Amino acid sequence: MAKPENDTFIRALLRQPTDYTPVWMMRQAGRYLPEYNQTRARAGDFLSLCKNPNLATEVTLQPLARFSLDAAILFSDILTIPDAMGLGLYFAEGEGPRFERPLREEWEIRSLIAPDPDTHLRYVLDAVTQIRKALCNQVPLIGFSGSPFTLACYMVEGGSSSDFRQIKTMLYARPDLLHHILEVTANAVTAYLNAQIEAGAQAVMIFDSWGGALSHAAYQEFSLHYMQHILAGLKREHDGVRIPNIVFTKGGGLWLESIVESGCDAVGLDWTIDIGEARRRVQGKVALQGNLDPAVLFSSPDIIAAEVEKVLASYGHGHGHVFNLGHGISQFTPPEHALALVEAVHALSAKYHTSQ
Ligand SMILES: Cc1c2[nH]c(c1CCC(=O)O)Cc1[nH]c(c(CCC(=O)O)c1C)Cc1[nH]c(c(CCC(=O)O)c1C)Cc1[nH]c(c(C)c1CCC(=O)O)C2
Repeated sequence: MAKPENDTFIRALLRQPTDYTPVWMMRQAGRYLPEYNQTRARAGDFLSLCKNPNLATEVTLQPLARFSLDAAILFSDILTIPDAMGLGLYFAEGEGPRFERPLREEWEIRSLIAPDPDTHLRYVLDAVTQIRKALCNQVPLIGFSGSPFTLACYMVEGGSSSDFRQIKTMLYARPDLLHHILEVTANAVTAYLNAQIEAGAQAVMIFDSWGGALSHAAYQEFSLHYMQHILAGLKREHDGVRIPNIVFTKGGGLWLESIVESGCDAVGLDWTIDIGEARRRVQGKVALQGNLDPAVLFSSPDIIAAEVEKVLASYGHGHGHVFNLGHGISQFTPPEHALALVEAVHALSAKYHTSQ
């Protein structure tokens, strides 16, 4: 399959030379865009939007029509896997995700089965195929999944949580049960990401949004270990083309060295770590993605450009940097400020890519 006309993002993930620093934004298709809210209203609700490949394609392309982003990301959610496992996902208005049947009883946990993506997650694979067609090879498409630990948080808590009381109780009192959930989920994620790659995803990202809530030892045992297992089973090539992967543990700056050893191509960083320090610590073994504080986008175009420059300067001269926010873009971001970010990255980064 032909490589994208703009393959800057893929090249940066593989630490190859590029003329500038590529940029995309986590949650780039979302509620800060009025056109997203319109499509979502047509779908009825968020989950129906995810499950309709035509509408998922439409919203995936919306931010690309406004900004010259260097990658598209599949419009979906990390919770499609537990939904396909039969937990009954729904979104209560204004309250975030919920499960009708959270995992609590041992028999429920023991009967958990990894869904076959070709049947139970067909709508996601159809969206990937359709988005690739609509992109006409202009920029690469990123596929994604949640990490097993992050998915387990929602599956056990039954929704979002501020203290992770249920899952941490299980972690300390019944680690065997949590390990079972994580093992089944890791197998599900591996099959799901490989199916996305087969359907046309040109890079894949694992979102470990809650790994940072764990203790040092528990992170290695309950989150990183299972991401490592996924990375070992991931297709690294499709049709002769390398498919790079990105691991993003929010709050994972402390564990950078061990994340690097997991076998990933790139590490996503939240805004709490200095990207120059992160670069020194990873010793050229992986690319880095990040890491502007999304709250910077509430300021003004001038301030945004100055903050972009700080991140670029901290990373410094050379390759292997994909610019991104340190977490998803807020729904309260003015779209013109997202535009200012993308333009600033392109305008200010070229000087860091000249041959020295
Ligand atoms: C934890 C998590 C979820 N989903 C996701 C994560 C990991 C990333 C992170 O840490 O934020 C990942 C995700 N969710 C969504 C994407 C789409 C791709 C993209 O543009 O980046 C991606 C990559 C769409 C979405 N997923 C969701 C929305 C908003 C839904 C809406 O339209 O009402 C979008 C655009 C809903 C969602 N989905 C989830 C939550 C907690 C919520 C509610 C959040 C909120 O209300 O702000 C679970």
